[in-house]
Amino acid sequence: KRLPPSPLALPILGHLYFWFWPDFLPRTLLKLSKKYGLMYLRIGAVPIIVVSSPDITELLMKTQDPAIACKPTAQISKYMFYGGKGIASAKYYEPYWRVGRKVSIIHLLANSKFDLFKPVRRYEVGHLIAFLKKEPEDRQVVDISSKVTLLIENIIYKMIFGGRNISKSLKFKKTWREGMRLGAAFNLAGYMPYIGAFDLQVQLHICAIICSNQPCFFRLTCRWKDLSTVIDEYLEKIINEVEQETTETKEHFRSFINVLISLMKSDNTNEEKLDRDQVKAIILELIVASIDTTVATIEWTLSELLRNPLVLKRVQEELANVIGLDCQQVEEIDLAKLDYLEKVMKESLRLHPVAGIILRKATEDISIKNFNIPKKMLFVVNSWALGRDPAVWPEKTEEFYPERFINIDIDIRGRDKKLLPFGAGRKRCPGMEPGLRITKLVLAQLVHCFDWELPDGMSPRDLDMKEKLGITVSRANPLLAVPTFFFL
Ligand code: HEM
Repeated sequence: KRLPPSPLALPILGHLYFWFWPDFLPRTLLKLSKKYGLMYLRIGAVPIIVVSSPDITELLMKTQDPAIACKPTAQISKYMFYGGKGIASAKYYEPYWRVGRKVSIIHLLANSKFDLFKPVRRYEVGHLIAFLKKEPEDRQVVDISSKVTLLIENIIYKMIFGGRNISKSLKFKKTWREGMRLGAAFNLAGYMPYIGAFDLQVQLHICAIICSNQPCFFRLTCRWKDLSTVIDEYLEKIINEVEQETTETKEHFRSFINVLISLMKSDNTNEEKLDRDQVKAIILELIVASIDTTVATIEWTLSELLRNPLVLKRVQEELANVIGLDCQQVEEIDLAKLDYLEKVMKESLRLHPVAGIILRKATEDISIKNFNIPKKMLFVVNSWALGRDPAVWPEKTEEFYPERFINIDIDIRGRDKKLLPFGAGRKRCPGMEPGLRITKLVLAQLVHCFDWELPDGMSPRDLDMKEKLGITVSRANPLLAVPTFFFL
Protein backbone atom coordinates (compact mmCIF):
# COMPACT_ATOMS: atom_id res chain seq x y z
CA LYS A 1 0.00 0.00 0.00
CA ARG A 2 1.27 3.50 -0.79
CA LEU A 3 0.67 5.62 2.30
CA PRO A 4 1.04 9.42 2.67
CA PRO A 5 4.36 10.79 3.96
CA SER A 6 5.17 10.61 7.60
CA PRO A 7 7.49 12.39 10.10
CA LEU A 8 10.16 10.42 11.93
CA ALA A 9 8.63 7.63 14.03
CA LEU A 10 10.06 6.08 17.22
CA PRO A 11 10.25 2.29 17.55
CA ILE A 12 7.05 0.86 19.12
CA LEU A 13 5.72 4.28 20.21
CA GLY A 14 5.60 5.67 16.67
CA HIS A 15 4.50 9.33 16.73
CA LEU A 16 3.19 9.20 20.28
CA TYR A 17 5.41 12.13 21.15
CA PHE A 18 3.22 14.56 19.14
CA TRP A 19 0.32 13.90 21.52
CA PHE A 20 2.41 15.35 24.32
CA TRP A 21 3.87 18.28 22.42
CA PRO A 22 3.51 21.32 24.69
CA ASP A 23 1.16 23.07 22.26
CA PHE A 24 -2.50 22.78 21.34
CA LEU A 25 -2.72 19.51 19.33
CA PRO A 26 -4.58 20.89 16.24
CA ARG A 27 -1.91 23.63 15.99
CA THR A 28 0.89 21.06 16.18
CA LEU A 29 -0.82 18.96 13.48
CA LEU A 30 -1.29 22.05 11.30
CA LYS A 31 2.42 22.91 11.54
CA LEU A 32 3.34 19.35 10.54
CA SER A 33 0.83 19.32 7.70
CA LYS A 34 2.45 22.43 6.21
CA LYS A 35 5.51 20.27 5.66
CA TYR A 36 3.93 16.89 4.84
CA GLY A 37 0.47 17.72 3.40
CA LEU A 38 -1.76 14.67 3.80
CA MET A 39 0.10 12.89 6.55
CA TYR A 40 0.38 9.41 8.01
CA LEU A 41 1.05 8.98 11.74
CA ARG A 42 1.24 5.91 13.95
CA ILE A 43 0.43 6.13 17.65
CA GLY A 44 1.63 2.84 19.09
CA ALA A 45 -0.24 0.26 17.03
CA VAL A 46 -2.90 2.64 15.71
CA PRO A 47 -2.41 4.05 12.19
CA ILE A 48 -3.82 7.54 11.57
CA ILE A 49 -4.22 9.79 8.54
CA VAL A 50 -4.27 13.52 9.29
CA VAL A 51 -6.17 15.81 6.91
CA SER A 52 -5.71 19.56 7.28
CA SER A 53 -6.52 21.09 3.89
CA PRO A 54 -9.95 21.95 2.43
CA ASP A 55 -9.27 20.26 -0.95
CA ILE A 56 -8.47 16.86 0.59
CA THR A 57 -11.33 17.24 3.07
CA GLU A 58 -13.60 17.84 0.06
CA LEU A 59 -12.32 14.69 -1.67
CA LEU A 60 -12.61 12.64 1.48
CA MET A 61 -15.90 13.82 2.97
CA LYS A 62 -17.78 14.18 -0.29
CA THR A 63 -16.75 11.30 -2.50
CA GLN A 64 -15.62 8.85 0.20
CA ASP A 65 -18.17 9.71 2.88
CA PRO A 66 -19.81 6.25 3.18
CA ALA A 67 -16.38 4.65 3.64
CA ILE A 68 -15.54 6.92 6.60
CA ALA A 69 -18.96 7.42 8.21
CA CYS A 70 -18.03 5.58 11.43
CA LYS A 71 -16.40 6.90 14.56
CA PRO A 72 -13.55 4.85 16.07
CA THR A 73 -14.72 2.54 18.84
CA ALA A 74 -13.63 3.80 22.23
CA GLN A 75 -14.12 2.97 25.89
CA ILE A 76 -16.50 5.90 26.20
CA SER A 77 -19.01 4.26 23.84
CA LYS A 78 -18.69 0.92 25.62
CA TYR A 79 -19.23 2.27 29.14
CA MET A 80 -21.26 5.44 28.67
CA PHE A 81 -23.31 4.76 25.55
CA TYR A 82 -24.34 1.17 26.22
CA GLY A 83 -21.88 -0.41 23.81
CA GLY A 84 -22.57 2.07 20.99
CA LYS A 85 -26.38 2.18 20.96
CA GLY A 86 -26.59 5.98 20.73
CA ILE A 87 -26.09 8.07 17.58
CA ALA A 88 -22.46 9.24 17.36
CA SER A 89 -21.31 6.03 19.03
CA ALA A 90 -23.33 3.73 16.74
CA LYS A 91 -21.88 2.36 13.52
CA TYR A 92 -23.61 4.09 10.65
CA TYR A 93 -24.44 0.84 8.87
CA GLU A 94 -26.27 -0.48 11.96
CA PRO A 95 -29.98 0.22 12.62
CA TYR A 96 -29.12 1.90 15.96
CA TRP A 97 -27.60 4.90 14.16
CA ARG A 98 -30.38 5.28 11.59
CA VAL A 99 -33.21 4.88 14.12
CA GLY A 100 -31.60 7.02 16.86
CA ARG A 101 -30.84 9.86 14.46
CA LYS A 102 -34.26 9.73 12.80
CA VAL A 103 -36.19 9.66 16.08
CA SER A 104 -34.14 12.57 17.50
CA ILE A 105 -34.65 14.71 14.43
CA ILE A 106 -38.38 14.02 14.05
CA HIS A 107 -39.34 14.28 17.72
CA LEU A 108 -36.88 16.86 19.11
CA LEU A 109 -34.65 18.72 16.68
CA ALA A 110 -36.96 19.49 13.74
CA ASN A 111 -38.12 23.13 13.73
CA SER A 112 -41.74 22.26 14.51
CA LYS A 113 -40.74 20.29 17.64
CA PHE A 114 -37.96 22.62 18.73
CA ASP A 115 -40.43 25.55 18.55
CA LEU A 116 -42.58 23.88 21.21
CA PHE A 117 -39.82 24.58 23.73
CA LYS A 118 -39.61 28.32 23.00
CA PRO A 119 -41.25 29.20 26.34
CA VAL A 120 -38.59 27.14 28.16
CA ARG A 121 -35.79 29.04 26.45
CA ARG A 122 -37.51 32.38 27.03
CA TYR A 123 -37.96 31.64 30.73
CA GLU A 124 -34.37 30.47 31.26
CA VAL A 125 -32.81 33.38 29.36
CA GLY A 126 -35.05 35.83 31.24
CA HIS A 127 -33.89 34.28 34.51
CA LEU A 128 -30.23 34.88 33.64
CA ILE A 129 -30.90 38.46 32.57
CA ALA A 130 -32.75 39.16 35.82
CA PHE A 131 -29.68 37.93 37.72
CA LEU A 132 -27.26 40.00 35.65
CA LYS A 133 -29.32 43.15 36.01
CA LYS A 134 -28.64 43.04 39.75
CA GLU A 135 -24.88 42.80 39.31
CA PRO A 136 -24.12 46.23 37.76
CA GLU A 137 -25.02 47.93 41.02
CA ASP A 138 -22.16 46.22 42.86
CA ARG A 139 -19.88 45.90 39.80
CA GLN A 140 -19.36 42.25 40.65
CA VAL A 141 -17.24 40.05 38.41
CA VAL A 142 -19.49 37.42 36.80
CA ASP A 143 -18.25 33.96 35.86
CA ILE A 144 -19.97 33.96 32.46
CA SER A 145 -18.80 30.43 31.68
CA SER A 146 -20.61 28.88 34.64
CA LYS A 147 -23.73 31.04 34.20
CA VAL A 148 -24.01 30.07 30.54
CA THR A 149 -23.36 26.39 31.35
CA LEU A 150 -26.21 26.39 33.87
CA LEU A 151 -28.51 28.14 31.40
CA ILE A 152 -27.83 25.66 28.58
CA GLU A 153 -28.04 22.67 30.93
CA ASN A 154 -31.46 23.83 32.14
CA ILE A 155 -32.74 24.33 28.58
CA ILE A 156 -31.52 20.92 27.37
CA TYR A 157 -32.65 19.04 30.51
CA LYS A 158 -36.11 20.56 30.25
CA MET A 159 -36.40 19.62 26.58
CA ILE A 160 -35.30 16.06 27.24
CA PHE A 161 -36.66 15.32 30.72
CA GLY A 162 -39.41 17.95 30.87
CA GLY A 163 -37.80 19.39 33.99
CA ARG A 164 -38.08 16.18 36.03
CA ASN A 165 -35.34 15.66 38.55
CA ILE A 166 -33.23 18.67 37.51
CA SER A 167 -32.54 19.67 41.10
CA LYS A 168 -31.43 16.09 41.91
CA SER A 169 -29.20 15.77 38.88
CA LEU A 170 -25.97 17.19 40.33
CA LYS A 171 -24.26 13.83 40.74
CA PHE A 172 -25.37 12.75 37.27
CA LYS A 173 -24.03 15.98 35.73
CA LYS A 174 -20.70 15.64 37.50
CA THR A 175 -20.43 12.00 36.48
CA TRP A 176 -21.08 12.39 32.76
CA ARG A 177 -18.62 15.27 32.69
CA GLU A 178 -16.04 13.05 34.33
CA GLY A 179 -16.82 10.46 31.64
CA MET A 180 -16.10 13.09 28.99
CA ARG A 181 -12.77 13.89 30.64
CA LEU A 182 -11.85 10.21 30.83
CA GLY A 183 -12.96 9.72 27.22
CA ALA A 184 -10.74 12.57 26.04
CA ALA A 185 -7.77 11.64 28.22
CA PHE A 186 -4.94 9.77 26.59
CA ASN A 187 -5.28 6.06 27.28
CA LEU A 188 -2.14 4.17 26.34
CA ALA A 189 -3.95 0.83 26.24
CA GLY A 190 -6.15 2.18 23.44
CA TYR A 191 -3.04 2.51 21.29
CA MET A 192 -1.09 -0.49 22.56
CA PRO A 193 -3.63 -3.28 23.04
CA TYR A 194 -1.05 -5.66 24.53
CA ILE A 195 -0.86 -3.37 27.59
CA GLY A 196 -4.62 -3.63 28.03
CA ALA A 197 -4.33 -7.44 28.04
CA PHE A 198 -2.78 -7.23 31.53
CA ASP A 199 -5.59 -4.89 32.62
CA LEU A 200 -2.97 -2.33 33.45
CA GLN A 201 -4.57 0.43 31.48
CA VAL A 202 -1.84 2.83 32.33
CA GLN A 203 -1.96 6.39 31.19
CA LEU A 204 1.38 8.05 30.87
CA HIS A 205 2.14 10.23 33.84
CA ILE A 206 3.37 12.89 31.50
CA CYS A 207 -0.22 13.31 30.37
CA ALA A 208 -1.29 14.51 33.81
CA ILE A 209 1.68 16.84 33.97
CA ILE A 210 0.93 18.48 30.63
CA CYS A 211 -2.74 18.90 31.26
CA SER A 212 -3.37 18.90 34.97
CA ASN A 213 -7.08 18.23 34.80
CA GLN A 214 -6.74 15.09 32.74
CA PRO A 215 -7.17 12.10 35.03
CA CYS A 216 -4.31 9.71 35.39
CA PHE A 217 -5.34 6.36 36.79
CA PHE A 218 -4.27 2.82 37.02
CA ARG A 219 -7.07 0.34 36.30
CA LEU A 220 -9.06 2.77 34.26
CA THR A 221 -11.65 0.09 33.56
CA CYS A 222 -12.80 0.09 37.19
CA ARG A 223 -13.31 3.84 37.01
CA TRP A 224 -15.38 3.46 33.87
CA LYS A 225 -17.54 0.78 35.48
CA ASP A 226 -18.25 2.92 38.57
CA LEU A 227 -19.10 5.84 36.40
CA SER A 228 -21.46 3.92 34.14
CA THR A 229 -23.29 2.54 37.22
CA VAL A 230 -24.00 6.07 38.53
CA ILE A 231 -25.24 7.22 35.12
CA ASP A 232 -27.39 4.14 34.60
CA GLU A 233 -29.00 4.45 38.06
CA TYR A 234 -30.01 8.05 37.35
CA LEU A 235 -31.44 7.30 33.90
CA GLU A 236 -33.27 4.20 35.17
CA LYS A 237 -34.81 6.25 37.97
CA ILE A 238 -36.22 8.79 35.55
CA ILE A 239 -37.45 6.15 33.10
CA ASN A 240 -39.21 4.30 35.94
CA GLU A 241 -40.81 7.54 37.10
CA VAL A 242 -42.07 8.31 33.60
CA GLU A 243 -43.40 4.77 33.20
CA GLN A 244 -45.44 5.15 36.38
CA GLU A 245 -46.83 8.59 35.58
CA THR A 246 -50.50 9.10 34.86
CA THR A 247 -51.55 10.38 31.45
CA GLU A 248 -52.22 13.76 33.02
CA THR A 249 -48.70 14.15 34.46
CA LYS A 250 -47.17 12.97 31.19
CA GLU A 251 -49.10 15.67 29.39
CA HIS A 252 -47.82 18.24 31.90
CA PHE A 253 -44.17 17.23 31.38
CA ARG A 254 -44.44 16.64 27.60
CA SER A 255 -40.81 16.03 26.66
CA PHE A 256 -38.51 13.92 24.51
CA ILE A 257 -38.18 11.14 27.07
CA ASN A 258 -41.95 10.52 26.85
CA VAL A 259 -41.65 9.98 23.10
CA LEU A 260 -38.73 7.58 23.50
CA ILE A 261 -40.52 5.56 26.15
CA SER A 262 -43.69 5.33 24.10
CA LEU A 263 -41.62 4.11 21.12
CA MET A 264 -39.99 1.55 23.42
CA LYS A 265 -43.38 0.26 24.52
CA SER A 266 -45.14 0.54 21.19
CA ASP A 267 -46.58 -2.62 19.60
CA ASN A 268 -47.07 -0.82 16.32
CA THR A 269 -44.77 -2.56 13.86
CA ASN A 270 -44.72 0.48 11.56
CA GLU A 271 -43.06 2.61 14.20
CA GLU A 272 -39.40 2.58 15.13
CA LYS A 273 -39.01 0.18 18.05
CA LEU A 274 -36.36 1.11 20.59
CA ASP A 275 -34.82 -1.05 23.31
CA ARG A 276 -34.25 0.23 26.86
CA ASP A 277 -30.47 0.62 26.59
CA GLN A 278 -30.93 2.42 23.30
CA VAL A 279 -33.30 4.92 24.96
CA LYS A 280 -30.71 5.61 27.66
CA ALA A 281 -27.86 5.88 25.15
CA ILE A 282 -29.78 8.34 22.94
CA ILE A 283 -30.69 10.53 25.92
CA LEU A 284 -27.15 10.62 27.22
CA GLU A 285 -25.61 11.30 23.82
CA LEU A 286 -27.96 14.19 23.14
CA ILE A 287 -27.05 15.71 26.49
CA VAL A 288 -23.35 15.22 25.98
CA ALA A 289 -23.37 16.37 22.32
CA SER A 290 -25.44 19.48 22.89
CA ILE A 291 -24.41 21.13 26.17
CA ASP A 292 -20.65 21.60 25.96
CA THR A 293 -20.66 22.39 22.23
CA THR A 294 -23.27 25.13 22.62
CA VAL A 295 -21.66 26.56 25.77
CA ALA A 296 -18.20 26.63 24.15
CA THR A 297 -19.55 28.35 21.02
CA ILE A 298 -21.18 31.05 23.17
CA GLU A 299 -18.04 31.46 25.31
CA TRP A 300 -15.70 31.80 22.32
CA THR A 301 -17.94 34.26 20.51
CA LEU A 302 -18.42 36.41 23.58
CA SER A 303 -14.66 36.31 24.27
CA GLU A 304 -14.00 37.58 20.73
CA LEU A 305 -16.60 40.32 21.19
CA LEU A 306 -14.93 41.43 24.41
CA ARG A 307 -11.55 41.45 22.67
CA ASN A 308 -12.95 43.44 19.74
CA PRO A 309 -14.98 46.38 21.13
CA LEU A 310 -15.71 47.83 17.67
CA VAL A 311 -17.33 44.58 16.55
CA LEU A 312 -19.30 44.47 19.82
CA LYS A 313 -20.51 48.02 19.20
CA ARG A 314 -21.70 47.08 15.71
CA VAL A 315 -23.62 44.09 17.08
CA GLN A 316 -25.24 46.35 19.69
CA GLU A 317 -26.20 48.89 17.02
CA GLU A 318 -27.84 46.15 15.00
CA LEU A 319 -29.75 45.01 18.08
CA ALA A 320 -30.85 48.55 18.85
CA ASN A 321 -32.23 48.83 15.30
CA VAL A 322 -33.98 45.47 15.32
CA ILE A 323 -35.16 45.12 18.93
CA GLY A 324 -35.25 48.76 20.01
CA LEU A 325 -33.47 50.81 22.61
CA ASP A 326 -35.46 49.71 25.63
CA CYS A 327 -34.18 46.52 27.19
CA GLN A 328 -36.82 44.24 25.75
CA GLN A 329 -36.10 40.55 25.90
CA VAL A 330 -34.84 39.32 22.52
CA GLU A 331 -37.43 37.06 20.90
CA GLU A 332 -36.51 34.11 18.66
CA ILE A 333 -38.60 35.58 15.86
CA ASP A 334 -36.15 38.54 15.68
CA LEU A 335 -33.07 36.36 15.27
CA ALA A 336 -33.34 36.05 11.47
CA LYS A 337 -33.03 39.84 11.19
CA LEU A 338 -29.65 39.88 12.97
CA ASP A 339 -27.41 39.56 9.89
CA TYR A 340 -24.26 41.00 11.38
CA LEU A 341 -24.50 38.77 14.47
CA GLU A 342 -24.78 35.81 12.08
CA LYS A 343 -21.46 36.82 10.50
CA VAL A 344 -19.90 37.25 13.94
CA MET A 345 -20.93 33.68 14.82
CA LYS A 346 -19.52 32.32 11.54
CA GLU A 347 -16.24 34.09 12.18
CA SER A 348 -16.13 32.69 15.70
CA LEU A 349 -16.77 29.17 14.39
CA ARG A 350 -14.00 29.68 11.81
CA LEU A 351 -11.41 30.47 14.48
CA HIS A 352 -12.84 28.31 17.26
CA PRO A 353 -14.63 25.23 15.90
CA VAL A 354 -15.57 23.44 19.09
CA ALA A 355 -14.86 20.04 17.56
CA GLY A 356 -11.25 20.97 16.79
CA ILE A 357 -10.61 17.59 15.30
CA ILE A 358 -13.22 15.34 13.71
CA LEU A 359 -12.52 11.64 14.09
CA ARG A 360 -13.59 8.98 11.61
CA LYS A 361 -12.63 5.38 10.88
CA ALA A 362 -12.37 3.83 7.39
CA THR A 363 -14.61 0.80 6.92
CA GLU A 364 -13.33 0.20 3.35
CA ASP A 365 -10.07 0.66 1.46
CA ILE A 366 -9.82 4.21 0.15
CA SER A 367 -7.83 5.69 -2.66
CA ILE A 368 -7.08 9.39 -2.37
CA LYS A 369 -4.56 11.56 -4.28
CA ASN A 370 -2.66 8.47 -5.49
CA PHE A 371 -2.41 7.11 -1.95
CA ASN A 372 -3.98 3.81 -1.00
CA ILE A 373 -5.38 3.86 2.49
CA PRO A 374 -6.45 0.52 3.90
CA LYS A 375 -9.63 0.01 5.91
CA LYS A 376 -9.53 0.35 9.72
CA MET A 377 -7.35 3.44 9.32
CA LEU A 378 -8.29 6.29 11.66
CA PHE A 379 -8.90 9.69 10.06
CA VAL A 380 -8.26 12.93 11.93
CA VAL A 381 -9.83 15.86 10.05
CA ASN A 382 -8.25 18.97 11.55
CA SER A 383 -11.25 21.27 11.39
CA TRP A 384 -9.39 23.89 13.46
CA ALA A 385 -6.77 24.07 10.67
CA LEU A 386 -9.37 24.48 7.88
CA GLY A 387 -10.43 27.88 9.23
CA ARG A 388 -6.83 29.07 9.31
CA ASP A 389 -5.74 28.14 5.81
CA PRO A 390 -4.33 31.36 4.25
CA ALA A 391 -5.15 30.04 0.75
CA VAL A 392 -8.86 30.13 1.65
CA TRP A 393 -8.78 33.02 4.14
CA PRO A 394 -6.10 35.35 2.73
CA GLU A 395 -7.32 38.51 4.48
CA LYS A 396 -6.45 38.87 8.20
CA THR A 397 -6.28 35.09 8.54
CA GLU A 398 -5.57 34.99 12.29
CA GLU A 399 -7.74 37.98 13.18
CA PHE A 400 -11.39 38.17 14.19
CA TYR A 401 -12.89 39.90 11.17
CA PRO A 402 -16.61 39.13 10.62
CA GLU A 403 -16.73 41.58 7.67
CA ARG A 404 -14.99 38.91 5.55
CA PHE A 405 -18.37 37.17 5.25
CA ILE A 406 -19.95 40.22 3.60
CA ASN A 407 -18.28 39.37 0.32
CA ILE A 408 -17.89 35.62 0.53
CA ASP A 409 -20.74 33.24 1.01
CA ILE A 410 -19.27 30.19 2.68
CA ASP A 411 -21.69 27.64 4.03
CA ILE A 412 -21.10 26.34 7.56
CA ARG A 413 -23.64 23.56 7.25
CA GLY A 414 -21.23 20.98 5.84
CA ARG A 415 -21.66 21.58 2.09
CA ASP A 416 -18.53 23.71 1.86
CA LYS A 417 -15.53 21.81 3.17
CA LYS A 418 -13.64 25.06 3.87
CA LEU A 419 -15.37 25.36 7.22
CA LEU A 420 -16.70 22.37 9.13
CA PRO A 421 -17.93 23.48 12.57
CA PHE A 422 -20.76 20.93 12.37
CA GLY A 423 -18.92 18.21 10.45
CA ALA A 424 -20.17 16.92 7.11
CA GLY A 425 -21.77 13.98 5.34
CA ARG A 426 -23.85 11.28 6.98
CA LYS A 427 -22.48 11.96 10.47
CA ARG A 428 -22.87 15.75 10.37
CA CYS A 429 -24.45 17.33 13.42
CA PRO A 430 -28.24 16.83 13.51
CA GLY A 431 -28.51 19.53 16.20
CA MET A 432 -26.97 22.31 14.11
CA GLU A 433 -30.08 24.48 13.66
CA PRO A 434 -31.16 24.20 17.31
CA GLY A 435 -27.56 24.78 18.43
CA LEU A 436 -27.23 27.90 16.28
CA ARG A 437 -30.61 29.19 17.42
CA ILE A 438 -29.80 28.85 21.14
CA THR A 439 -26.33 30.34 20.63
CA LYS A 440 -27.67 33.35 18.74
CA LEU A 441 -30.45 33.94 21.25
CA VAL A 442 -28.13 33.90 24.26
CA LEU A 443 -25.45 36.04 22.59
CA ALA A 444 -27.97 38.60 21.37
CA GLN A 445 -29.49 38.83 24.82
CA LEU A 446 -26.14 39.12 26.62
CA VAL A 447 -25.00 42.07 24.54
CA HIS A 448 -28.38 43.74 24.02
CA CYS A 449 -28.92 44.86 27.60
CA PHE A 450 -25.37 44.91 28.78
CA ASP A 451 -22.01 46.38 28.12
CA TRP A 452 -19.15 44.32 29.47
CA GLU A 453 -15.83 45.24 31.01
CA LEU A 454 -12.95 42.93 31.77
CA PRO A 455 -12.01 42.53 35.45
CA ASP A 456 -9.36 44.73 37.09
CA GLY A 457 -9.22 47.17 34.18
CA MET A 458 -7.74 44.47 31.91
CA SER A 459 -7.33 45.68 28.33
CA PRO A 460 -9.38 43.73 25.73
CA ARG A 461 -6.24 42.53 23.91
CA ASP A 462 -4.98 40.93 27.14
CA LEU A 463 -7.96 38.59 27.46
CA ASP A 464 -6.58 35.09 27.66
CA MET A 465 -7.74 32.89 24.75
CA LYS A 466 -5.99 29.65 25.66
CA GLU A 467 -7.74 26.52 24.41
CA LYS A 468 -8.35 23.27 26.29
CA LEU A 469 -8.68 20.20 24.09
CA GLY A 470 -11.18 17.67 25.38
CA ILE A 471 -13.97 16.07 23.40
CA THR A 472 -14.80 19.71 22.63
CA VAL A 473 -12.36 22.61 22.48
CA SER A 474 -13.36 25.00 25.22
CA ARG A 475 -11.68 27.92 26.95
CA ALA A 476 -8.89 26.73 29.24
CA ASN A 477 -9.99 29.32 31.83
CA PRO A 478 -13.49 30.55 32.61
CA LEU A 479 -14.60 33.80 30.99
CA LEU A 480 -14.95 36.49 33.66
CA ALA A 481 -16.41 39.95 33.04
CA VAL A 482 -18.27 42.78 34.73
CA PRO A 483 -21.70 43.61 33.28
CA THR A 484 -22.83 47.21 33.07
CA PHE A 485 -26.52 47.60 32.38
CA PHE A 486 -26.75 50.30 29.75
CA PHE A 487 -30.32 50.47 28.47
CA LEU A 488 -33.23 51.50 30.64
C1 HEM B 1 -23.22 25.13 18.40
C2 HEM B 1 -23.48 23.93 18.83
C3 HEM B 1 -22.99 22.64 18.20
C4 HEM B 1 -21.84 22.35 17.51
C5 HEM B 1 -20.71 23.32 17.15
C6 HEM B 1 -21.87 20.94 17.16
C7 HEM B 1 -20.89 20.28 16.44
C8 HEM B 1 -20.93 18.93 16.11
C9 HEM B 1 -19.91 18.24 15.36
C10 HEM B 1 -18.65 18.86 14.79
C11 HEM B 1 -20.29 16.94 15.25
C12 HEM B 1 -19.51 15.81 14.55
C13 HEM B 1 -19.89 15.77 13.08
C14 HEM B 1 -19.06 14.85 12.23
O1 HEM B 1 -18.44 13.89 12.72
O2 HEM B 1 -19.02 15.08 10.99
C15 HEM B 1 -21.56 16.80 15.93
C16 HEM B 1 -22.26 15.62 16.04
C17 HEM B 1 -23.45 15.50 16.72
N1 HEM B 1 -24.16 16.51 17.34
FE1 HEM B 1 -23.67 18.47 17.39
N2 HEM B 1 -23.03 20.40 17.65
C18 HEM B 1 -23.75 21.40 18.28
C19 HEM B 1 -24.99 21.29 18.89
C20 HEM B 1 -25.71 20.13 18.98
C21 HEM B 1 -27.04 20.03 19.57
C22 HEM B 1 -27.84 21.21 20.16
C23 HEM B 1 -27.40 18.70 19.50
C24 HEM B 1 -28.66 18.02 19.96
C25 HEM B 1 -29.53 18.49 20.81
C26 HEM B 1 -26.30 17.98 18.84
C27 HEM B 1 -26.29 16.62 18.59
C28 HEM B 1 -25.29 15.96 17.90
C29 HEM B 1 -25.31 14.52 17.65
C30 HEM B 1 -26.38 13.54 18.12
C31 HEM B 1 -24.15 14.23 16.90
C32 HEM B 1 -23.75 12.86 16.36
C33 HEM B 1 -24.27 12.70 14.92
C34 HEM B 1 -23.95 11.36 14.28
O3 HEM B 1 -22.94 10.77 14.63
O4 HEM B 1 -24.72 10.94 13.40
N3 HEM B 1 -25.32 18.88 18.54
N4 HEM B 1 -21.94 18.03 16.45
